[in-house]
Amino acid sequence: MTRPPDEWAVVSGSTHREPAGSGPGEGELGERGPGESRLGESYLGEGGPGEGRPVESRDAPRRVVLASRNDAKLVELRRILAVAGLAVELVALPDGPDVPETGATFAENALIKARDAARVTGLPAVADDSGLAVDALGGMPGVLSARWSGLLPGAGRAERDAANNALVLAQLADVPEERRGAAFVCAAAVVTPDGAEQVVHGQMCGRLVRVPRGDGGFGYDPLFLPDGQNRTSAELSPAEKDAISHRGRAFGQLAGVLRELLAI
Ligand SMILES: O=P(O)(O)OP(=O)(O)OP(=O)(O)OC[C@H]1O[C@@H](n2cnc3c(O)ncnc32)[C@H](O)[C@@H]1O
Ligand SMILES: [Mg+2]
Repeated sequence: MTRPPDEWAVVSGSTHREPAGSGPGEGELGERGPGESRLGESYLGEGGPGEGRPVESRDAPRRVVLASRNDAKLVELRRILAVAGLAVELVALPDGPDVPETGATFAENALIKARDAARVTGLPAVADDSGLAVDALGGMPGVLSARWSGLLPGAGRAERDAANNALVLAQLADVPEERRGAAFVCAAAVVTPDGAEQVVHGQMCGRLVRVPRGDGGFGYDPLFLPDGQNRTSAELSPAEKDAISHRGRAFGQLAGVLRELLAI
């Protein structure tokens, strides 16, 4: 069974505050400055993004930005937060340069994405970094999951997914059933404009099939047979996947974190 990465013991569940923009990786976060905040304008009071004060009605849903370019994640998180009954309006990341995912761990990458989005928008931000850890590949592709085949982000998402899947299947061609274990892993971060940060984790264990099946989900879903299932995660309904998935579990915890950090 794939073990959770070492980072979990250190970061999971930690909450710490630090001045916005002072975190690791700040130098790599693109060219936008605090003055370019857009989405947060109705959220902010007199100060800049670092001094955000809600000016909306207490009853209006609080706006939270999802720091992701993956539309499937936006749909998933909206669904999960709705099930959790959280009164937030989840908005997409505005157009702009992609922040490089240079972290060594899922948690670092999630924080890099969420910090950048909070700084740019002046809104509380959530982000996740997730991937597939394959036992027979020593836990890889891991944080390199999105670009495992070497196709660059310029390539279409479907093209990259297909190339990644083909490469993993080829790498595991001679690996017998009992050593085809894998896990989807997710670190999800919330960062507020005043610098509060928290990271939570989720994982889904299973094994890899030899022939892709199903057209739901995205990424490696057609290859992944979750433990206790006879359908791949691409053959599960969205609600079925949410109930057991790495992101469903992490984002389910994030609902509680948002409630606490945003006092909603
Ligand atoms: O960074 P953002 O913009 O959020 O979107 P992304 O798709 O690049 O997302 P990640 O950086 O978290 O990379 C995750 C990769 O791991 C794989 N992956 C993660 N979660 C998955 C899931 O639920 N099902 C299938 N593959 C998944 C898939 O290949 C993703 O491209
Ligand atoms: Mg990414």
